[in-house]
Amino acid sequence: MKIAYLGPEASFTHHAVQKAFENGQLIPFTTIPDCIEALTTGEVDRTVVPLENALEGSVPITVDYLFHEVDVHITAELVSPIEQHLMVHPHNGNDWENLTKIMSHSHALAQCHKYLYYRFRGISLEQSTSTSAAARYVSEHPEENVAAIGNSMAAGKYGLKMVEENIHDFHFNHTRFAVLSRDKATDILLLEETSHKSTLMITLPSDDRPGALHQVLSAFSWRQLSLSKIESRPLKTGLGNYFFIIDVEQSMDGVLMKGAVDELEALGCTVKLLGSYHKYTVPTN
Ligand SMILES: O=C(O)C(=O)C[C@]1(C(=O)O)C=C[C@@H](O)C=C1
Repeated sequence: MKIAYLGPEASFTHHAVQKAFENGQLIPFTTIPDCIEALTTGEVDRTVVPLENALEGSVPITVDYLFHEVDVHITAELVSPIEQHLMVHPHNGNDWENLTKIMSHSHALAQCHKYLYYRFRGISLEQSTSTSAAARYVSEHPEENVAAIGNSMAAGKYGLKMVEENIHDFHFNHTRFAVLSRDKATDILLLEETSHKSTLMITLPSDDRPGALHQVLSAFSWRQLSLSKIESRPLKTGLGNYFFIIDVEQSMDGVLMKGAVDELEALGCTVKLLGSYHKYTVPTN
């Protein structure tokens, strides 16, 4: 099976995908849209992209692509612990604190915001397409006194020296990754499974009546269907227009879930089922 992931090698996504698909042919792509497009064109069978981080929230480009741009399905969720480290070229190892810039993925920079603010205030921060892309850049530019933020796998892969470890601002740092497929499917993986979930993307009726969101939530609550997430994202049709992403701790097989979706549609909502899938824990090493 060919599996696209946000590369280059040694990104957090690479770590998760390696653990989940030991025998897959793993193919790195530069950006999240590139990964998703490789799936829709048939170049790969699965794509693994970051969906949400415990400190920074959703990865907007992933969520928006799934709603606005493509018709693909989540087949599994991978939850991985995230440890961010500051790394430099070994060439600059003794003089590393005179940094000119620090590079990383926007989500990684945000996860270390307080650290960067208090430790390196005024130093330029530069976004890269992934944490491993930042590490690779540092390895290719020994003449620049620049640091990357990323994982220990990237430090090993690109021969960098980790100078400060665990620099993320809050201890409980995890990221959810979505495994995507063109077809509706549920992937069974050789990892610890923690629960079954279904993700729905819901648009409210166009008449914008008061209490519409309350009615949506009621369809789940009186059936005692437990929600693990609700988030609004712009519909991109005007200020104040949103769609809602709702995660339910249930598979779609049950009669209650089918009843809830039927009720939402009867209320005039548009419901897109993004997937009904298992949630797996990715080990650190
Ligand atoms: O840059 C990486 O290494 C990624 O896999 C992307 C990503 C993200 O988009 O959230 C994944 C996990 C971490 O939260 C930081 C960055």
